[in-house]
Amino acid sequence: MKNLLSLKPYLLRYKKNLLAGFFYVILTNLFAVIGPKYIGMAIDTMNRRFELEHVLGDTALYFLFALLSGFFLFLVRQNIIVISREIEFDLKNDYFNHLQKLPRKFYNTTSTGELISRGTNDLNAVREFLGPGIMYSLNTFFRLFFALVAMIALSPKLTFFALLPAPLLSYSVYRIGSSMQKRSKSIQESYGAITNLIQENLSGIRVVKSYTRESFEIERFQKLNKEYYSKNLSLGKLQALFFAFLTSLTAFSLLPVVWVGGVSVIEGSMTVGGIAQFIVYVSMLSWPIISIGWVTSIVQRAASAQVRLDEIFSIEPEIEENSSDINSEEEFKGALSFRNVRFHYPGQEKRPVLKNISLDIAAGSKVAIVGATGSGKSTLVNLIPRLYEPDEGTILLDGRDIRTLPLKTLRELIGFVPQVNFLFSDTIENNINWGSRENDASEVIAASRIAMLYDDVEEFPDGFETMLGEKGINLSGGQKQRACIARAIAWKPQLLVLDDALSAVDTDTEARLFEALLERLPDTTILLISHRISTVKNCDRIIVLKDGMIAESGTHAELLEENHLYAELYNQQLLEEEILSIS
Ligand SMILES: Nc1ncnc2c1ncn2[C@@H]1O[C@H](COP(=O)(O)OP(=O)(O)OP(=O)(O)O)[C@@H](O)[C@H]1O
Repeated sequence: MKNLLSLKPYLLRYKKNLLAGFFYVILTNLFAVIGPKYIGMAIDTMNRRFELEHVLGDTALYFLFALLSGFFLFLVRQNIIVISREIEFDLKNDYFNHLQKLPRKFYNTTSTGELISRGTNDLNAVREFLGPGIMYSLNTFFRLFFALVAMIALSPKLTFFALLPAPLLSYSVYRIGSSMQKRSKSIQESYGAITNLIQENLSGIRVVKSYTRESFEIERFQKLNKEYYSKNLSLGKLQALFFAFLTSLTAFSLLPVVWVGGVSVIEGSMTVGGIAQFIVYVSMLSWPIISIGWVTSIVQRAASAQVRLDEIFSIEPEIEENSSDINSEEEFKGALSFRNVRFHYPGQEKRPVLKNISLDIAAGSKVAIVGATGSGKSTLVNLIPRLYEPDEGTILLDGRDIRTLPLKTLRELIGFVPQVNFLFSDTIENNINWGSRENDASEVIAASRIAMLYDDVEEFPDGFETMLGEKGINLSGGQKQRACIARAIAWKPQLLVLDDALSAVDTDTEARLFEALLERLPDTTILLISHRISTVKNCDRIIVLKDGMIAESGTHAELLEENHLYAELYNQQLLEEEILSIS
């Protein structure tokens, strides 16, 4: 229960509605309990002598109180259920905002499915507590209170007999409710597994088809679907039993009332109208008593869901937002320096990926980073927008330690095209314009021309309005890469980082595109990771990484003269080209 305390700030935000809801719960129950008094009075009047005006008067009063009770119940729902939706809205926003700020290393260890499940199922469990949970708790309390006062006033003895089955009723609902909860949870898990399978299959449909694994995948799906179906069936059976059981138990609780009450009427200690009024109270109590068990399971479920949500909320954004003395007019030119940078991935202290990296890149210069696979090239460029933090050393932008810059300012200066690119299910234009919506169509066209995407898009029937499928599935690999480069160019960065961003285009196009970048972005510092000498040879400087250290650095000509790693790579690619041209 104390886990739910973290919801206090949210509830306090809506304290006015909560107080109003509380007040209306009292009124709805008060009027609900006053009404049956007039049923008793009408029956007693009829029993004595039939006076139509009295009967009609009592019936009208009963109707009036029922109407008042219904009206305030409406107001209760208007306040409490609406608050639960408002808090759900706030929580969802906070959850998504928090996810956006979590460090990249967090996503290395947490699956997307897990985060989606917390943001949907768990959040829904919390909402059920905030709405129906709170509402039925208050309702149960006041309904019990007022009805019991009225029942004791009529007959304390009969009240005792009427309440005899109550603990059994509540406990049974709690037990069956918990069992239903377990089954529902298991259904949710199955549902998650099915969703995951569908999502993975559709994303990887090309691989499935090319390996002709359709039947294999259909079998896997059918197995999961069967499991889901059986679990649903078993829950359905339990539900059927549950409702039949409830109806019988509720009827059972009327037995002692009719028996003991009947005897009281015969003995003359109670009137027939009194018994009738009492029976109405007993039926009024059955739902609140049932709901004690139900509310308990809602609270339990919400408490464990809140723990799961708090686990995520308690993860601090790794990089503190820095609100330093940054001057909004300050101009950055894009000079970059690494000073003795060392880095290891979490949990791999003894295996640094970068060691003693010191490097100066002048503003506007074009620098290539080459090296064998796994030598640390991507890791090095990931440190620039602070996707990871170095263990030792400093990275400076225009002479300023990047840790002293607000993260937003730093990232706004960088156009980053990662190795694994990503496009949204939106138009090509919106994808290129994604971060900088104020760009007009002409700038999108200009960026796509530099990225050599323009001619391809012009051939599509809808041009830049072409809708992309999930992750840009309706584009070729090379088109996707060029669209991502166009997006980075449209961002108008001071520093453009291309991490093997052209691996899917042919050698000639890569070289031409890079030439276009050199020509059209003379003032932008460009950091280019590539395996192709034909592209990197035009850079102002080439850095060769080996086992996380800078092994060589210089121009194409200088490195060829050194006749070491770079020269080896060059000769190897030259040979490959010759073989290709002969064959
Ligand atoms: N998220 C990660 N967690 C742990 N280790 C990682 C992670 N990413 C990369 N590594 C490891 O860090 C080393 C350097 O990887 P990196 O991706 O920087 O190499 P790279 O030079 O860019 O390689 P490639 O040319 O294949 O892209 C590799 O040994 C890799 O296994």
